[in-house]
Amino acid sequence: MKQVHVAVGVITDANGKILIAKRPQVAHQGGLWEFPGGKVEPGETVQQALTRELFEELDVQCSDFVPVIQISHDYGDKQVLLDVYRVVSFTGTAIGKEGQPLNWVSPSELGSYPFPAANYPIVNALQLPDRLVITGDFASQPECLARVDACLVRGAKLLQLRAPELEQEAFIRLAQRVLARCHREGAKLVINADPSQPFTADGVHLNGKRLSDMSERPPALADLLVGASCHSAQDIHKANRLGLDYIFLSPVQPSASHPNAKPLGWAAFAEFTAFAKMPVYALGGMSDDNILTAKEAGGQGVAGISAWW
Ligand SMILES: Nc1nc2c([nH]c(=O)n2[C@H]2C[C@H](O)[C@@H](COP(=O)(O)OP(=O)(O)OP(=O)(O)O)O2)c(=O)[nH]1
Ligand SMILES: [Mg+2]
Repeated sequence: MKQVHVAVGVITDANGKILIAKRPQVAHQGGLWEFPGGKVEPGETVQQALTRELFEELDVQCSDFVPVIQISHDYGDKQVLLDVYRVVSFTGTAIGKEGQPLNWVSPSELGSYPFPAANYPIVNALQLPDRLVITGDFASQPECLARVDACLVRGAKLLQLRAPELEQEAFIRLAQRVLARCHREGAKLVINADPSQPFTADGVHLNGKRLSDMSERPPALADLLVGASCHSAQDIHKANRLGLDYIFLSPVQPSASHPNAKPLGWAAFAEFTAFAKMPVYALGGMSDDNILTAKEAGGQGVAGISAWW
């Protein structure tokens, strides 16, 4: 079956609310909400198609785009490649030119709207930040908490608590305190821990071993964020099968914490993100300076320790 290439636009207003539209009842995936857009016509670039579709459907003129995510999905009756871009600037007032209902919703409200199945990774990508901070070394619990506070003050919105040297009980106690601080600042916490043990956090991060040991996503983790560390195509296929919410792909560049690992480079990173069905963070030698490069290579953004801890 031929894949239909679809240009999809994420339009945000001054308050950070995102424009969604209801698909006509009779259309493919009809009656569900969507991000506006449509098929790329022969000879068009994705940006040209998006500019045309957003004018046809909404009466707005869009000029500047940043990639969000690419999702290929097989509906059985149709295969689509959704090429999703954030609209950086537009002029005009959005109206439903084809009679379609429109709604402006905050990223956290997106989960309560029924979207086509292919859209769930898009919703994840819109809810996740473009920087994920992993905790590094600390000599004591107070030092760890002080470093977490500093990361939060500098704007971290998603942290991963990683402390393999701590015993399970001490780790869980520390995680509770870090979680309280994150929530106070409107940030989320995932913990790098055994997902079969009880824990309180917004989600769990699987290291390579735990990713390979997991045969299906445990029902207890259905509503939590579940991510994993990937280093190969095989790992990404496994993460796709498990339906994970995000992955790390590493090492993209030489990194201080893993000096002997061979870096992938951005070209290989882009090839890998093309078949990942979830947001992908570039890890290994990353800093804020690499966020745009990571997005242009199909990633969600960057993750790391050294630049922020
Ligand atoms: N625009 C859009 N399409 C989506 C989303 N999610 C999703 O699975 N799709 C699918 C549904 C359709 O099979 C295809 C897009 O088709 P479309 O109906 O928007 O195409 P179009 O605007 O060119 O419309 P038409 O000329 O065919 O009427 O992609 C989404 O968020 N936005
Ligand atoms: Mg359309």
